[in-house]
Amino acid sequence: MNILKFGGTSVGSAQSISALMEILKKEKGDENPIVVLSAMGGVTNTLLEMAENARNASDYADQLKQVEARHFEVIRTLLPAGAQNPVLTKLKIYFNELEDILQSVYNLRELSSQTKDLILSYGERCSTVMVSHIACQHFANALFVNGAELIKTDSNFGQAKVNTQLTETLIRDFYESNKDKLLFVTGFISSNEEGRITTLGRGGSDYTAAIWGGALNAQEIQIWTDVDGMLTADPRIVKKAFSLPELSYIEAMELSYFGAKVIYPPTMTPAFLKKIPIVIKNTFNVDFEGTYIKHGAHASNLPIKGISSIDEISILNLSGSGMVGKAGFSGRLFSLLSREQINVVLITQSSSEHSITFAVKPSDALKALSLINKEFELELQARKLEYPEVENGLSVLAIVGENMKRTPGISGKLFNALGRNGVNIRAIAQGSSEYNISVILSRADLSKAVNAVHDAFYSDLKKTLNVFCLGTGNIGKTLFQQLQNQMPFLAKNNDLQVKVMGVSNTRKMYLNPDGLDLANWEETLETQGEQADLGEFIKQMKNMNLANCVFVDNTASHNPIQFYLDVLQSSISVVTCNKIGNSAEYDQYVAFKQAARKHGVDFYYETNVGAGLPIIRTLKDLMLSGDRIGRIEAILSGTISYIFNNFKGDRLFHEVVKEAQDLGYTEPDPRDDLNGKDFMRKMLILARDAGYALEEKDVAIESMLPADCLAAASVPDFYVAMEKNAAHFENLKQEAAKGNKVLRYIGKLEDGKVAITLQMVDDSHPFYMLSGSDNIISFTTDRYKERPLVVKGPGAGAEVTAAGVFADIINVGKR
Ligand SMILES: NC(=O)C1=CN([C@@H]2O[C@H](COP(=O)(O)OP(=O)(O)OC[C@H]3O[C@@H](n4cnc5c(N)ncnc54)[C@H](O)[C@@H]3O)[C@@H](O)[C@H]2O)C=CC1
Ligand SMILES: N[C@@H](CC=O)C(=O)O
Ligand code: NA
Repeated sequence: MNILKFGGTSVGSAQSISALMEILKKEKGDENPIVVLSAMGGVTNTLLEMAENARNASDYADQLKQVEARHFEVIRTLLPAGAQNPVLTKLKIYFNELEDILQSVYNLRELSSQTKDLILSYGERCSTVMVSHIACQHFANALFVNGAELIKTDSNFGQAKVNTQLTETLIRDFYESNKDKLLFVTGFISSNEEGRITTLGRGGSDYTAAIWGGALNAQEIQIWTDVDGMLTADPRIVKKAFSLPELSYIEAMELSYFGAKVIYPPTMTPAFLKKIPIVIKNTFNVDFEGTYIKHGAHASNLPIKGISSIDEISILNLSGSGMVGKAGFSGRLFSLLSREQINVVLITQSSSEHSITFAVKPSDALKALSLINKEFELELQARKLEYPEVENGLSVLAIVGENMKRTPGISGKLFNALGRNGVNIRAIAQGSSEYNISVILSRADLSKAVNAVHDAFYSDLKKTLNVFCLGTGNIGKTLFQQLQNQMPFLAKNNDLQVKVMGVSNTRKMYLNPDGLDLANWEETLETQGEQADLGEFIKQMKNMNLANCVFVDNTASHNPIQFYLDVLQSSISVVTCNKIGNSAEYDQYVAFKQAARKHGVDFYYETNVGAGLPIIRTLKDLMLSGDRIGRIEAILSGTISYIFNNFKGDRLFHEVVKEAQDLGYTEPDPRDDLNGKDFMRKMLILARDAGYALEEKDVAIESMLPADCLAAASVPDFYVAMEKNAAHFENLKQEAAKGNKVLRYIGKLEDGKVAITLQMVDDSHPFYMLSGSDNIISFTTDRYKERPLVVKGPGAGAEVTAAGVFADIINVGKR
């Protein structure tokens, strides 16, 4: 025989009660199950509020009317008119009684815990009477049972202690004579020796189910709720949290202790003692198999079973020389707190015995403080102890699992995930059971921390990269297209989910904690975006406080650069195709790298040189492996390469420049390409990566433009100037052709000196054979001395550049 307990949401509406009836039809085998019910969702809280309102001489009548109306509405919806009267009458009697009790509380301005229990009992009594009557439409043998009469307790109202022996006898006797009935039992309520109503405390209906299960040696106890069982983490915090198929009792205890509100641990004791499995099921998703909590639960290969948290706690720290070697000191402290009913959530003690840190609910913190000040007055005055202080605004995160004991490296993984995401750990406690490691951290970091830890431990599951993008131009747009196309592949083959959480251009910005749908990002940005404000964008990005964040700069602007340091220091990786940052002052370039290293995040800029070609990466690998760069020779302007490769026949120079611009090879301002500035930036970045502390002034640039082109005040003027100087460019071309040569704009780094020169090269030169927007770079190093290491290929264009940015983003995800 099974016990089926339905929680508040499962009896909360006509719809859910209909679902409940269907579940009963399915679950009802040869033996009748026993059905335990909670009050309709929210009713217990309302009853409590009404009771307190009555005591405070405030109005409660409206609330009472609402509670009554909710019950009546369900009855009118689910019962045919002819069957409504008997149950409406019964409920009306309950509500009249309740009104009388509330009126007395109101008159006396007094609310004892005994009266409070009596008031609360109407929640379960009303719901159970209601549901059992509705059940009569489906089952001939439905019977209402006032569970209070069978569960006998002491008189500790609000949290009564069960007299197990007596209770079990009463339940068994009752069941013996009612086996043939489908019993609907009120959860949560019980009664003392005098027959006065008591309640079983938090999670009381689950407890009722476990008591009945224990008394009758049930096969299993099913807890029907509104979620898919126990999850690996709170799904409101971790979108990817998933249901656990099995847990041991201890794991369930540990998980519920910190947060997971699905069941309340003490309720399980009767089931635990008799080895009765508990199954958590979902009334609203009957296909969900359930989470099984049982003895000998499959260890499974999950290193941890879940992550739980307490949103808000306070800590107190007691330290001082007076504690060293003083046996019984912590005993004195904790028996004091327990005597005063202050629940200590967790404790950490330093190995030197010099200090004890413990966590309590914020509402208990000041009381704990004053108790300590009183108890240890002498020690405090003698400065043998430091005066303790309360620290607020903290949370607890705990990882839980029996496998932890056997698996090395669990805590390393935990701390690494937190550290990498810039989460500062205030204190650490490992349960003596080794089933749980808890850390205390700032409340502001909790959500990020839980996500980071979830990603770290379930990395064979999907990892999410949260991406924030600046720039929706040539490169930005193409990147979004590529991301959208590739997402299914990444999810399937790399278990990686890339989510764009924010986007901005110069006009508009849009951030969304649920991510942006890339299928219509343009429309969303246009219609839902707010006015762009870079500082605000960064602020909102930081405030989202997400794990695994990447900030992507796809602009050609100076403005984002000033935020890089702040972003890196906030433990957010930076990916940029914008060369301005790395080619400004050397000190800034160094600062970016140092900040990334210090905060355990990445700073990637592969597309700063040669677009998607693996140039930065190659140079980095050479340097890391101890090679020394002797010389770099390179063609690094895709635009100029394209121009020289297509400036043929009777074509005019400025027309070819326009073509390069239309093909997306040039900088937003093509003057930056033609005047050598873009090339200079690339050479400077390469030189720096090769270990030279150079500045812009150290790069010698031979211009290929006549003076009035260089002086053009705008892009249109620039085109006019190039057209005017057509002869100049034609001459260059002719002269090269005369010697069977081609024009090449070549950069060279040698002995720490950088120069960019316009050259005419013949077919003996390795850079002779280039086409399209090709870049070529040759590294002559200690190891590549006879023949250099060469990278060659298209070095400009939206597709190849966006692909390079994409690869950098994915590389952040790989770490
Ligand atoms: N075209 C190419 O082949 C390559 C380009 N790059 C780099 O890619 C970057 C982007 O180039 P394009 O997409 O062609 O430029 P673009 O002019 O088409 O787009 C730039 C985008 O940045 C936005 N933007 C500018 N300032 C901003 C700010 N302060 N906040 C937010 N958004 C801002 C603009 O609104 C625009 O959406 C440049 O830095 C360029 O050097 C790098 C390698 C190759
Ligand atoms: N405008 C640049 C694009 C790549 O950085 C170029 O032409 O090389
Ligand atoms: Na590159």
